Amino acid sequence: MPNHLSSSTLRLYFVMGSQDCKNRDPVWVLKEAIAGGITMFQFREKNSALTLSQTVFLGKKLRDLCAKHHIPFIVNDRVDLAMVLKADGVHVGQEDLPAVQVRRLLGSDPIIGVSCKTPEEADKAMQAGADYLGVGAMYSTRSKQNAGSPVGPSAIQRIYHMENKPLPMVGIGGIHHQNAEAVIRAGAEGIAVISAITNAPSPRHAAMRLRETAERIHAEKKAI
Ligand SMILES: Cc1ncc(COP(=O)(O)OP(=O)(O)O)c(N)n1
Ligand SMILES: Cc1ncsc1CCOP(=O)(O)O
Ligand SMILES: [Mg+2]
Repeated sequence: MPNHLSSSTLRLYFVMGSQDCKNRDPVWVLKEAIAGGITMFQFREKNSALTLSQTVFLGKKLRDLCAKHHIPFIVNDRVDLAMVLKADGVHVGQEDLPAVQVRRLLGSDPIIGVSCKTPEEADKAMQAGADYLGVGAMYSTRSKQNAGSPVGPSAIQRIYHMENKPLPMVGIGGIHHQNAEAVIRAGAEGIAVISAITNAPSPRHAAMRLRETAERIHAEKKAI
């Protein structure tokens, strides 16, 4: 599980589980999203109808697809599942296994992402050995139960301007191609999305448009 997380790998982070795909095949959805240009993937099987063995079966297919296209494959919440699936990393939130324990369990190579809302949480994640931060919910979302009130791009700005240089960030929650600009301008390396891709008539075109938007804003920021 090599840890070569460059900032551009965070540009378009697709988060998905079978519960997000309605009547479409998650393997097809991921294939289309990859064709559209996602740069990272998180397997987030949450409140789904799958048994654990079905989760492992699906996870292996999604992992192989990511490996074929050199897309980092991250598992949400579960270190055991990440180990079984030989994932490239794990994403944990403030109510999950603490990042410091995850780092101890996995060793130095795997990618560890931590959800944060404040500079204090961001600082703790950095001390714990995290590699990137997921900040949100940026906007209101239907994809996560109890996501809390949206914190908006200003939460990214606050972390971006903290005293110690922060870890690279993605914004998450209610992001689509029209509000992604504010998230990246606030200091995020990229955007993480579920429904903007899974609910789109064409996940491929949705991913393409999100990627183009993220790259364009970064190019404009660099040119200033
Ligand atoms: C990239 C990214 N950022 C934030 C989250 C949210 O994690 P968490 O707060 O633990 O909530 P769940 O996703 O576990 O419901 C994330 N998954 N990914
Ligand atoms: C997992 C997660 N964490 C904070 S908001 C969220 C859900 C993001 O889904 P969507 O992009 O559909 O709003
Ligand atoms: Mg979690």
